[in-house]
Order: sequence, then C-alpha cells, then structure tokens
Amino acid sequence: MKSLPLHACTPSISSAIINRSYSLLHFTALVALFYYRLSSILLPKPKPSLPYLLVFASEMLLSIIWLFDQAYTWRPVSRTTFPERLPEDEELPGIDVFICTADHKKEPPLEVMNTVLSAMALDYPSDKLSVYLSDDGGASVTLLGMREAWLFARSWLPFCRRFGLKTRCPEVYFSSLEDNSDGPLHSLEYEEEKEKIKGKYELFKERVNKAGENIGSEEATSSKDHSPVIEVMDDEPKDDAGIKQAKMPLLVYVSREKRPSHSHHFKAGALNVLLRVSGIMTNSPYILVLDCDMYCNDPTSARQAMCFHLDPKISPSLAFIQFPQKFRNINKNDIYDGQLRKIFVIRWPGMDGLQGPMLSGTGFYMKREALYGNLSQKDVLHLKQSFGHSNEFIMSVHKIYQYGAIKNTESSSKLQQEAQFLASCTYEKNTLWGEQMGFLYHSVLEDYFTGFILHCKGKTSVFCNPSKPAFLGSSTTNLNDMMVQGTRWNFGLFEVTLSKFCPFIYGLSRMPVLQTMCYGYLALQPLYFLPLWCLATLPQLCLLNGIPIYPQARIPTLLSSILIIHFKFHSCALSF
Ligand SMILES: O=c1ccn([C@@H]2O[C@H](COP(=O)(O)OP(=O)(O)O[C@H]3O[C@H](CO)[C@@H](O)[C@H](O)[C@H]3O)[C@@H](O)[C@H]2O)c(=O)[nH]1
Ligand SMILES: [Mn+2]
Repeated sequence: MKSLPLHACTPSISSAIINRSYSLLHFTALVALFYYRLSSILLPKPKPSLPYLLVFASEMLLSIIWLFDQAYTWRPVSRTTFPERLPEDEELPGIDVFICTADHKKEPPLEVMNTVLSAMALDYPSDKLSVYLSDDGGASVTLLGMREAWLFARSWLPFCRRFGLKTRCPEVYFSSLEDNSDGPLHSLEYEEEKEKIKGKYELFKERVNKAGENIGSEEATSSKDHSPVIEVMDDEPKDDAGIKQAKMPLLVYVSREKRPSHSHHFKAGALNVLLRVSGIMTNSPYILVLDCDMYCNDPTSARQAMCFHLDPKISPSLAFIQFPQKFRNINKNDIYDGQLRKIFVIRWPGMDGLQGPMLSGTGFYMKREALYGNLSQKDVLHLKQSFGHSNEFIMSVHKIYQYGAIKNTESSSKLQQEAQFLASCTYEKNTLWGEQMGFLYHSVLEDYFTGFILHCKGKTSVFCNPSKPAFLGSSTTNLNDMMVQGTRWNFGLFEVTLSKFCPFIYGLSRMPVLQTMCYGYLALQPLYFLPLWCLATLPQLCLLNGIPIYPQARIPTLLSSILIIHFKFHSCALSF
C-alpha cells in the first residue's frame, strides 16, 4: 500500500508572477538609466565630472546587488506538514537538542533554563530526546541552574503532557496565565495542579536567582580559562512512595575546556564539542540547535521536522530543516527591522524553491551525518585523522545510522573520562574538525558558512514556516546592539567573500545559478555602504554647486517616462 505523503510543497504562483513582473519593470528602468549614463559619458563633450562618475559607479554596484537579490523572489514555495501520518513513536529517530550559552551576565541563567525546559518538554518520546547545554562561560550558576531545572522538570513535564499544554516554556506559561486559554478550562483537577506547579516554579526561580547572587566576581576571569566540566543529570527520579516517575529526556551540562592559548572558535567550537560528547552518549541521528534565548514555542516542531527527514524521496540529500527566527521582544515601530522580515518572509521561502534556505544559526533540525562528510570509503585510520583519537567517538560515527538514543550512561566514570577528553581544548589538534567536519570555523558566521558548504556538496535544505512560531527568541532592539551585530555579520560575510570560498567562484561550479546568486547577494552585502555613502552625500553637494548629475531634457521621452513610472512605483513600494 502506498503511504500518504508526510508533507506538501506548494509553489506560490501569484507571488512569483508579481515578483517577476516587478523585476522586469525595475530592469527596464535600469536599462534606461544606464542608457542615459553611458550615452552622456560617450559624448565627446562635455567631459563627465568626477561626481557624475562616482554616482554612476554607485548605481552600477547597487544594480548588481539588486540583480542578485532577484534570485530570492524567482520561485517561492510554501510547505505544509502532516505529523499525524508519522510512524508510531517507537519508530521515530532520536533527537539531540544543543543549546549554547556563553555569558551568564548577558544571558540570564533563568532565561536559559526556560529554554532548556521548553526543549525537554517537546512533544516527542522522552527516550528519543536528549538535551545538551553548552556553557562557554563555565559559570557555576548555570550548572546549579541545570540541577534545579532537572528537579523542576520532574513536575513540569508530566504536567505539560497530562494536560496537553501548548505553551511549554514555564516563564511564558505562568506570565500569560490570565489571558491563557491553554489547558482544559474549568477542570478542577487542572486548576489544582496548576497552582501546585506554580508554587514549584516560584521556588525554582528563587533558587536559580539566589545562586546567581552568590557567585563572586572571580568567575569573570575563569570563563576564559577553565577545565572541562560535564555532568549528566540522572539521579533516580522517585516520588514519595518510591515509585519511578515519568520518563525524562536525558539532560547534560557541558562546559568545554578553555585556555587563553587555544582559540575556541566561538559557537562553532562549542557545537562541535556537543557533537562529540553527545556522540558517545546518545548519538541521535538528528540534532536541533538553539541559541539560549530562543525557546520552543510550539512543542510539535520536532514532529514537523521529521515529516521531511523521514520522507524517503527527499531525505538522502536533505541536510537540515530551517525554521524562521521569530522574536518576542519586538517593539511597536521596530525601526531597525529587528524581525529580519525580508529574510524570513521573502528570502528563505524563495530559496526553498531552489536548493533550500541558508542555515540560520538557531531553530534548525540537522542530520548528524551531514556534518560528518562522506564516510563511505574511510577506514579507522582515516576516521581518526578526521575525527581525532577517541575510540568511543569513532565507534559512534560508525553507528549513526542506528535509530534511537543509545543512552550510554551505564559505566559512567569511563564515559565521563572520555567525554572530558572530547571536550578538551587540544582534542581537535591535527584533525579535520572545523575544516571539513562539524560546524566550520572559517568564518565567524559559522551558520552561513557551514550551510554554504553543505549546499556546495549538493545537499538540500527545507524552510518550514508554520503559522504558530516554532521558536521565539530575543532580537536586538537598540541601535548600539544592532550595529555590533551588523558589524559581526558583515565581517563574517566578507571573510567568506574574500577567501577561496567566494560564492561567485567556489559556489558557481557547485550549485545551481540561482542558488549561487542568493549566496552572491549576501557576499556583496558588506559593500552596500560604498554606494550608500556616495548617494547620501554627492547629489546634495552637486546641487549646492550646480553640477548636473541627473537627467536633463536630453533623455528620450519614452525612457524618461519609464524611469519616472518606475521610481514612483519604487517609492510607493518603499513607503508601503
Ligand atoms: O563563544 C561563543 C559565542 C556565542 N555562543 C552562543 O551562540 C549563540 C549566538 O550568539 P549571539 O552572541 O547571541 O549572536 P547573534 O548575532 O544574536 O546570533 C545570530 O548569529 C549567529 C552567527 O554569528 C548565529 O550563530 C545565531 O544562531 C544567530 O541567532 C548564543 O546562544 C551564545 O550563547 C557560544 O556558545 N560561544
Ligand atoms: Mn543572540
């Protein structure tokens, strides 16, 4: 019997028609503009002035960037999933959730623990789900917070499951209780339980906050210089009568070794440590990566992602499912577009119709195997050269096809030792970690670069954008943070553009043209400032000094009307 499809992909035909018509109109206007510029430059007299040439160069650069931008709008699609058609829970593959935190002062432990709890409460079989927190700051408050979170989860998870809660991030659930229609209304049992859990949450909050207050300032220095700490939260959960409580996902705290003499490669380095440590513990074939400020808002996201990963037609080449980044702290006017609307509303659905969206750092379900490269012809010696000298880890690499979590926690002291070895700062020496294996170190934008290389290898990705946001995070909301983030992002993009991995050269021979254009657009993004500076200053200066740089009567009537119609349309679109 032919089974029903797990997902559907619908091309957005009307959007494509509107986008292409607009591109054509804009293109015609550009042709008119360049006709005017070139014809006046080629005239023997008068000689074009320097401002004229600079404005022309700016327009050229902007037009080239615009041209690449059109690839995003060419073939947009939208996706629907049918999680109810997934196989039984016993047949579902395991998922390891990786959450990264780096600084307990900027990323409050209570918020981080809420993300951890929301991930533990995902609607997925608990023996197939494991949550790993990477703490790059090595802060004891975060470790204490994890222990508290584990204790609270023992009550929180059964409560979520029993009443089928839709909001499983405790802070959000309790703070929106007044207007919350979550849970079975008017059920006395539910109301009673809710009050009990609320009390436990208050206690949990108090303990985490208190742990934060007791931490001295000596931690600031130790965050850059400390030994690895790995702790599996696995005390035997028993209730008062000594009966085993509900099953819980595995919860692991990982703080990798950091030394000032060794570069730590930021988030990519932290994720690679998690890949290795989880490899010898649970080795799930799929991983979900989350920033510590991005909680799971919809518990069904794991099942939605599996609708793609478990489709035998697309799964062989499929590397990851990217969910959009959505934010809960956007202010009303959002003048800096902290929501990144253009990316998640226009660009990623557009790329989804090509080879798939770019990797966006958080909120993606990645196939572990995709990060290990092609292993088919590798013997143990080659595997050690690539992955380092941990036999346990090499064994896990062989086993990645095995579905389900291994929960390899029996000989805990040996496992602990091995995990510490894998999390040490010298482990990656003379290996291919960060170069070919795992998340790549070449750029500070590890997500963009890792996704780019995966696409260059012929892998695909899917953009899953359900109406209920799967994850919600915090965006930058002030100019200062925005500038710091923007500078880092542009620096990361330029690192790739100026290297041998430049999308125009490296990508063009390995990816379809439209996909290359999408990467090309971002590759040129750091150059945006040049034409913007020119166009923001030169025309005004020219106006004051009476130097003509814009069309006069000489331009043919047809072309001038195209230009006028286009720019009117364009300004309407902008104000819209
Ligand atoms: O040395 C580090 C630095 C950062 N992080 C974590 O990485 C995440 C993202 O870092 P953040 O400083 O919040 O950067 P953003 O610019 O907000 O992050 C965006 O851009 C990053 C690429 O630079 C992506 O990795 C992120 O997913 C994406 O949300 C956070 O959870 C950090 O805790 C680490 O674990 N170790
Ligand atoms: Mn962030």
